[in-house]
Amino acid sequence: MAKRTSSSNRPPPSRPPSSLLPLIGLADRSILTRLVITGCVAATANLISLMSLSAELSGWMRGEVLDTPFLIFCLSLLVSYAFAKRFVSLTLTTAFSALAGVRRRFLRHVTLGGHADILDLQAKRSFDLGNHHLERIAALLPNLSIAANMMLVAAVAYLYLWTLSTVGATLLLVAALLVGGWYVREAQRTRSLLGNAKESELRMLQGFSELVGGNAEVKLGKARRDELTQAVEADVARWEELKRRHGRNLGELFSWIATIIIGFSAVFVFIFPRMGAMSVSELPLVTSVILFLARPLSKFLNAVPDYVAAEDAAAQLTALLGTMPALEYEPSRTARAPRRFSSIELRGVSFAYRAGLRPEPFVIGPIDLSIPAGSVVGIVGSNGSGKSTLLRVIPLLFRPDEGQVLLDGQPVETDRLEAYRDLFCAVFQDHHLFTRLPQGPGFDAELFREMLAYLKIDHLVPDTGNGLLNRDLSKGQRRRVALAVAVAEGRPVVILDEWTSDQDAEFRTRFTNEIIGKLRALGRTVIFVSHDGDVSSVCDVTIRMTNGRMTNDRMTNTETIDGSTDMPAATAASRPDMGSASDPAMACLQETA
Ligand SMILES: Nc1ncnc2c1ncn2[C@@H]1O[C@H](COP(=O)(O)OP(=O)(O)OP(=O)(O)O)[C@@H](O)[C@H]1O
Repeated sequence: MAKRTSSSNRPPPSRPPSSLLPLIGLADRSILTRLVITGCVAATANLISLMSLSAELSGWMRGEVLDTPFLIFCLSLLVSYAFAKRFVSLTLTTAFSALAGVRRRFLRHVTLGGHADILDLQAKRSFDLGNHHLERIAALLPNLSIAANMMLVAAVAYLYLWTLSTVGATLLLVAALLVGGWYVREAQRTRSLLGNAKESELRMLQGFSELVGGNAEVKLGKARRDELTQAVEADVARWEELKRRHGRNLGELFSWIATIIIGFSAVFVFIFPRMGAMSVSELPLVTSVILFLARPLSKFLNAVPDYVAAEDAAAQLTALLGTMPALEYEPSRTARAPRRFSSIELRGVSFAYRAGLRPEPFVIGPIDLSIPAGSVVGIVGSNGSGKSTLLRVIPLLFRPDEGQVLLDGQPVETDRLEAYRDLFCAVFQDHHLFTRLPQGPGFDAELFREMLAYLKIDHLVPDTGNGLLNRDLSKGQRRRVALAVAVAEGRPVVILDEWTSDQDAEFRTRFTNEIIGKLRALGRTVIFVSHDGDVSSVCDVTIRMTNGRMTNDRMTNTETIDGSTDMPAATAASRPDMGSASDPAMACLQETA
């Protein structure tokens, strides 16, 4: 049986120089190609307009009047305008295509990642965080795409400057690297303030959710209220301070930009001619190129803090993607759940959680169990004995570390996993009631309404005509609706985990006296966990779990639920008087709608 794998076990990857650029690699290839071509055309047009400008200037300096450069200048300016516009919009399209790629990855991991890993990961929080980082990058993109265009213009102007004054261009490069390095470091330092503010913000949000989630307890207990309130207040103050320092640093950085650019021009005009690094005749040309460079350079420098912020968000996003659960299988378009089966069998199955905060991980098994189609299997045992865990192992939501699960005698390997799981529907303890009813043909709307009436909840769940479900219900009522949905989905095996735990006395009694019989009559195999007294009278197989082990195979009507019989793990057998799905009558019963 496949071992649980999780990318969280892998060693952390070494941090690449940029996290943003590899993300861009997720963008649609054709958009990327168009972006590169558009960028090249815009850059060439920019270069031509700059060269024609310089040619005209040189002409004037020589006392000549040249007509052609102006025409070329106008044309190239027009082309560069059109392509720069396109370049900016394509940069945005590329970036959003990449972000959509990340979202699709998240979707694949949440639907195809291992269930146990998703629970470990507290996936909802991870996906919320992922979306938060995506939104941060998306908000910075317009500024960054304009800066990318400006970088293109600056690169072209710089190349041209190189042809005019190699020494000047080299010195400019050295100065730009030094000042740029300092500037990026400062921007990163400013940025780290934001990172720390984010940490405070997340803690603060956690505090708020504790205050809301435990509102009743907090209102009743002053000590706990004070403790939580003080913690949130401390984080609010820290967040405020860090944001203030970030704003101040950002102001300082921006004021440096203007100074740096003017400083560059001054070096060319005041210093280079004196050093003999440039002739006076070259000065007007070089100065004109520097002035041409000034705007894109200032735009670019302005965007550096945004770039650093986007890099940070991309790094966190990449780290998050690295912790996503490994995909269990590739979904099949053709695989269909078997419409009938004879038996499900667990052979020597064991499963271990990760230890987490426990000194030792909790293990269930080894378990040998046979579940004939159409049978009713009851699982009993004390709190924490592994009943709910077993309920998730049987449908292979938790994949065993050892042993095998067999369907009709055949081991369920990864290629049949999707179809096998489709045999089951479940109302777990922490079940989720979806906002909409299933819309596919497999859902029997008539049976759904019939079940609602049978469970005396139909008056609260009106047929809205658009599949929307009223979920403003009590816990017990929600469980009844969840059971009606599960039954109407028509899957052959129904799993119920302490379904009666929130039910009133009437429904607790009806569960064992009637509801299980009704499910059996509908041809369903029922596997349920219960704490409700002796359930063996309605079960073909009753399993007792004790500290992760199956301790006896069948309870008699005289045994009590909390009896301490501690027999070795055994193979549970179906009741001999009970028909098995291997006989034709039973198999017919198993056929699902
Ligand atoms: N996500 C998890 N990670 C690690 N250990 C877990 C996890 N969930 C449950 N456990 C551990 O597994 C053991 C069995 O839990 P399980 O929910 O299967 O018990 P149970 O028999 O259904 O209990 P109850 O009757 O209280 O519902 C518990 O001791 C618990 O500490």
